[in-house]
Parts: sequence; structure tokens; C-alpha cells
Amino acid sequence: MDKSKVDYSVYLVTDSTPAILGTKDLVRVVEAAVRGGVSIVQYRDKHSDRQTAVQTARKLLEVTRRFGVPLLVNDRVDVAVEVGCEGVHIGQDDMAYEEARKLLGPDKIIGVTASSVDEALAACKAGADYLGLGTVYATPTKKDTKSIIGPSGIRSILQALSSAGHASIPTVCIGGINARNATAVLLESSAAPQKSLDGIAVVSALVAADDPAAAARDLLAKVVTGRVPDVLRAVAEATPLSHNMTNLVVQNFAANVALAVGASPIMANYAEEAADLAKLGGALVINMGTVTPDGLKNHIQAIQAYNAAGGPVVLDPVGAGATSIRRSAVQTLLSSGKFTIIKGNEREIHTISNTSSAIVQRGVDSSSTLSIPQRAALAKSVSRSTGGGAVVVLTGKTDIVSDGVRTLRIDNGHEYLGRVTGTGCTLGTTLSAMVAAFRGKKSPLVAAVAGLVMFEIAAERAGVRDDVRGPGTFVPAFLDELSALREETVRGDVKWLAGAKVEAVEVEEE
Ligand SMILES: Cc1ncc(COP(=O)(O)OP(=O)(O)O)c(N)n1
Ligand SMILES: Cc1ncsc1CCOP(=O)(O)O
Repeated sequence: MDKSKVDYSVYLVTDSTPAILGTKDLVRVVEAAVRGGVSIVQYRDKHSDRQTAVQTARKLLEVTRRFGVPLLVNDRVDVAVEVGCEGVHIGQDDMAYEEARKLLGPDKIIGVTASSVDEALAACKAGADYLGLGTVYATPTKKDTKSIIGPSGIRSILQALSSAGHASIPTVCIGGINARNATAVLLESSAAPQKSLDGIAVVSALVAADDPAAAARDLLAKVVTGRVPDVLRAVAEATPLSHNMTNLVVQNFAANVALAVGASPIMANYAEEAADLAKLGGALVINMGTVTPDGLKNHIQAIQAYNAAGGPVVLDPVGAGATSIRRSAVQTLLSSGKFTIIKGNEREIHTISNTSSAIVQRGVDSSSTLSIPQRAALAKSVSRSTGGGAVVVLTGKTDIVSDGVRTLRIDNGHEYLGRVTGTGCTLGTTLSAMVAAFRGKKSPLVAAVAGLVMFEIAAERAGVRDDVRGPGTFVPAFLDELSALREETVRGDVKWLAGAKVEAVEVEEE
């Protein structure tokens, strides 16, 4: 497992005691929680003998490997070595980091607990791969906690890490976190803009839950929501290039949306420029809206330039399926390189899924025809079918976002978005800004949700303004509100986020 790719967003720490696990089977609980969206698991068992611990760790490893998430073992480095899992988590009173590293080798993950600035800095200096910060709130799960530090204590540690040049070390917090307080803890802990938490770690919120999969979904939605301001602040900080190869209709509008969300737009359709532009840390938008043979050639060359430079690419397959030319154009684009985000309406995404269906034959109407579970399954399967694991954003009254493992729905927006040309295309531009600025955080899913939430809440705010009397007056108000959301977020005012309607969706395994 590539340590740099580990996703710490929803971190499950297990507990096998009857007071928390009850009579449930631990392995089943972990499997359900991972299905629900847990991205990393720590086997924490203070009571079992070594043989039992090794047996349980092996069973857990079979589950976590199946889902591609890392398994760490708490404290018991020997157990981790014996089962060959991805690493360990050690506390201040456990084996020293250096000794654990010697036993595990350079490739395994070693996480360290830190309750203070000094402990955090020392763990970074030693070489820890991530930090577990806490205890945030007192919790019956761990009675021997030495210090309760609250979100403000977490913020102080994050600030110190940033000042000391450790802004990139992943951090999670632990202690009394659940779906009710997760978003608030993430928002309050954030040491904007340099350093924020990468996730939350929980024991009882998942292990004691009657339905651990549903609890994990709930937590995932709250964590993603809590990270939205991090993405917006990252955009404001980086002002990333949004390189648009877009259609003739939206050039001006898309450039203005890019500016409003905090990006630097360049509308450049000549692919010879792409190799240079790709080196500037931005993202590319390929919008098929006014497809031509020449345009297609330029798109392919630009995609390859961004792929070569490791830059994100957003594909907006406008009208895919409307004509046979567009159907083959989208296939050509998909086979020409990798995409970070593929954004389209139901019909466009369905065309990409390349399955024959009534929807494809029904015409260009993009209104919703599938149920939410069907839309979620479609987005997830398209994400999985694109080799590079693109995040699929399926737009509509309810938007679906899937990275092939986790699938979320967003229910924000305003009807005026459907009455102005180019709003879908400018959403693609918005997503490019988010994914460019958040690329160090390795979570295009979070970046995509942030873009959608910002875009749609700006529309909601614009739509109810007294000066907005229809789609014409909506456009300038919408630009104003995008810009206002950015400014509010940068100065730490994130009250607007209370209006975000983000939920994780259960999708049947194929
Ligand atoms: C992710 C994470 N963070 C902190 C801890 C606490 O570890 P520790 O201080 O060793 O306490 P115990 O877990 O051993 O009670 C953790 N386990 N995981
Ligand atoms: C292991 C650990 N370390 C600090 S608090 C804690 C327990 C967290 O449990 P819960 O998530 O149930 O509050």
C-alpha cells in the first residue's frame, strides 16, 4: 500500500469489550462500517491473548484487503508484524517510535498519539506517518485519558505543526466524536488556511451502533461537509489555474465563475500550450459542448499533457449521446487518458456507462428518469469502469457524487440554475478549481462535493434575493454570491454551511 495515498477521513478504531461491541461480531461490524465509508481501520484490543489477537487481526485483514483500506494494530507491534497488516498506532506510553520502525520497516504506517504541541512536534521529528490528536472530549470508551483538549487544543497543535513546517502530515482527532458533532469539530479545529484535520477517528460511534454501515455513512457525510471550507480556503490560498477548453457559449461566464470561486481562469483551446500550462499547478476542463474534429484533437493532446504532468482533468461530456459523433467523441476522449472528475447529467453519464438503455434512446431531455438508488449505482459503476478511478458527478435536482467506493447525494440548488445557459459548464470550471487546489489532500471526492455545495448554495442565496426577478438578474447575483461565499469562508464565517444537504447513499454491491 502506498502510504502517501492513505485516506484518513473516517477512521474506525475497534473495541471488543461487551460494553461497546455488545453481542455483535467484531469482524461483521468492521465489514459493515467499511461498506458504509470507513477509510482506515485500527484493531484495538487491550484484553485478548496474543493468539486470539493474531487470529482476529487476520480475519480483519481479510476484510480490509477486500475493500482496499489499510488495517493498523493498536500498541501490539508484534501482532502487526505477524499478520503483515499495513502498520500500527502507538501512544505516548507504548513502544518507542524508533523501535516500532525497526520492527516494521520503512514501508509500514506508524501513527502516533499526540495530546500537546510538544508531543506532536516530537512525533513528526521522529518520522510518524500521521498523528492521532486528542482526547477531544471526555469519553467513557477511554477512562485513562490524561488530557481533554477540545477543538481549541486541536487547533493549537495544527497551528504549531504548520508553523514548524509540518503542514503536510495527516492528522485525525479522537475522543467523543460522533455524527452529531463531527462537522463542528472539523470546522472548529481548522487552523485556516495552512492546516486542518484530515479526518476523525471514532470507536463507539461505529462499534456500538446497531447498524454500523448506516452509522458510517452518516459520519462520512458529516466529515465531508466539515471539510468543505478547507477546500474553499485552499482555492483562495492557491488561486489555481483553471484551464478551460470549453464551448463557444460559456467562455465569458465560465471565466467569471472561475474568478468568483477564487481561481485564475485561462480559456485556451490551442493544445500546443497545454504542456506549459499543465506545469502551473492548475487543472484542465475538457468541455465537449461545441465538438469539432479539430477541437477533439486539441482535447486529446491537452489531456495527455495534464496526465503527464500529474494535473487534474475534469471531463464535461456535454450532449454525449445526443448524436453519434458525440457518442464516439466521448469514447475517444475516455480512451485518450485519465480523468479526475467526470461531470454530466443522467443521459451523459449513461452514455459513458456504455450500456444500451431506454434513457439513451429517449432524446436530449436531461430531466431525471432514474430513481436515486439507480442514479447512485450508475455513478458508482461509471467511476469504477474508468480505470483511473475518476470521481463521477451526476448532476440533477439531486446530485450524486461517487468515487467508486463512497457515494454521496447533494440536494442543494435553485431552479434558476436550469434556466440559464452554461450553468452546468461553469460547474465543471468550479470543480476544476476545487480539485486543483485540494490535490495535495488526495481527495477529489471531497473537492467535488465542496464545489457542488458552494455552487448550489450560492444559487440558493442568489435565487431568493430581492433584486433577482428572473434568470437575467440571477446571473450577476449568482456571481456575487459565489464570491461572497469565498470571502465569508476565508474570514472564518462558515454559517452558510449549515444549509448544506449532503448525505451518503447506500449502493448495492454488484
Ligand atoms: C487514531 C488514534 N489516535 C489516538 C489513539 C489513542 O492511542 P493511545 O494513546 O495509545 O491510547 P489507547 O488507544 O492505547 O487507549 C488511537 N488509538 N488511535
Ligand atoms: C482510543 C482513544 N484515544 C483517545 S479517546 C479514545 C477513545 C475514543 O472513543 P469514542 O470514539 O467512543 O469516544
